[in-house]
Amino acid sequence: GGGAAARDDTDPTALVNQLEASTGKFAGQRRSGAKGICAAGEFIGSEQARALSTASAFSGRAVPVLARFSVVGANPKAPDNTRTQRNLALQFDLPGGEQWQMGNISSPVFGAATPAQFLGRLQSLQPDPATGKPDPTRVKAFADANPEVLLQAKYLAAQPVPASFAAVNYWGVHAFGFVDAQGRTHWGKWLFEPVGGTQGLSDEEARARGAQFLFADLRERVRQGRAAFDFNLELAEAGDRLDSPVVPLPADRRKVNLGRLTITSVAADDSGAGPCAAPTFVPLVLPRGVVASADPMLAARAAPYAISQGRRLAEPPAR
Ligand code: HEM
Repeated sequence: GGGAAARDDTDPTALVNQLEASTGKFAGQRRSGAKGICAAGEFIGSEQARALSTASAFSGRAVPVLARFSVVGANPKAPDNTRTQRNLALQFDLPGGEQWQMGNISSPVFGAATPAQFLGRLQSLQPDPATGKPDPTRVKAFADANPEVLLQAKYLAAQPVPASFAAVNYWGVHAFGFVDAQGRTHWGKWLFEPVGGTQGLSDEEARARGAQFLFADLRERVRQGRAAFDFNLELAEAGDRLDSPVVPLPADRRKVNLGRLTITSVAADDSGAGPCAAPTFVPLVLPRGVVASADPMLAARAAPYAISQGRRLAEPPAR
């Protein structure tokens, strides 16, 4: 079941230090998801959502949403044409100043089951100073002892390169509880599915598109009114795991549409400047009517994000 978010004693500063050591450090940039573009949109909640949760996001009236689309990693110039993770971070600005933040990824599972395992995985991936590359023996030894860390990489390797930020599924990965007007909690895992369907590139197309096409593509799709997502919830059943970011719900669970997110504008410049630059999107900023599960990975996200935010805001901007 759910309950208060679980604790894990992995030091959040050690996690951020290790992200820097293993994936790179770029002044003024997020320590993960550095290459991003800010967008805005609106969300309209569904009647089914109102039956599951009292959250005002589901009132049926349009709610303004801040959206940040990004490519995994610390490098603000990460290539768009490889089979890596894309991200969709959202902030719903609800009546009365309430906010709902989340950071969704283009994979149903994360790359580690617990913060301690994530730290170990990152350590195993730290480049060897002699070669500038991770030591394959060390990488293999950790993965052999912790096979969960390969699940996400296996998923992504089996998918095509996404043709667009607006043509790939984004999963919340953690379970959340939806609390209805009678006080009952309905547990599930959510995903955002593009209204026009997913679209991938062949290897040849990916080469031809080059390393920097996602920002321009998003602007074009928004101009054409083709950037919208259905916010869907897969409902858990008794006995389903609700505390793991590497165990999706069984494939046959009932899926409920919670509403539709439409992206209506995109930042005009590629620098990452704008309303998404300063904030960090923490999936524990929840509205009344939605509660966190006991997934230890969920609780562990808040502190490292704040540390990353503090470091990047204090650094001189890259010129
Ligand atoms: C303990 C585990 C984790 C650590 C240490 C970690 C670390 C970070 C850091 C440092 C950032 C940049 C924050 C900022 O500067 O604003 C970030 C961003 C992000 N992370 Fe994680 N993360 C963890 C787990 C996860 C998981 C499980 C997911 C999967 C849903 C995830 C998805 C994202 C997304 C989508 C962003 C981009 C947010 C944005 O656009 O601002 N992270 N992460």
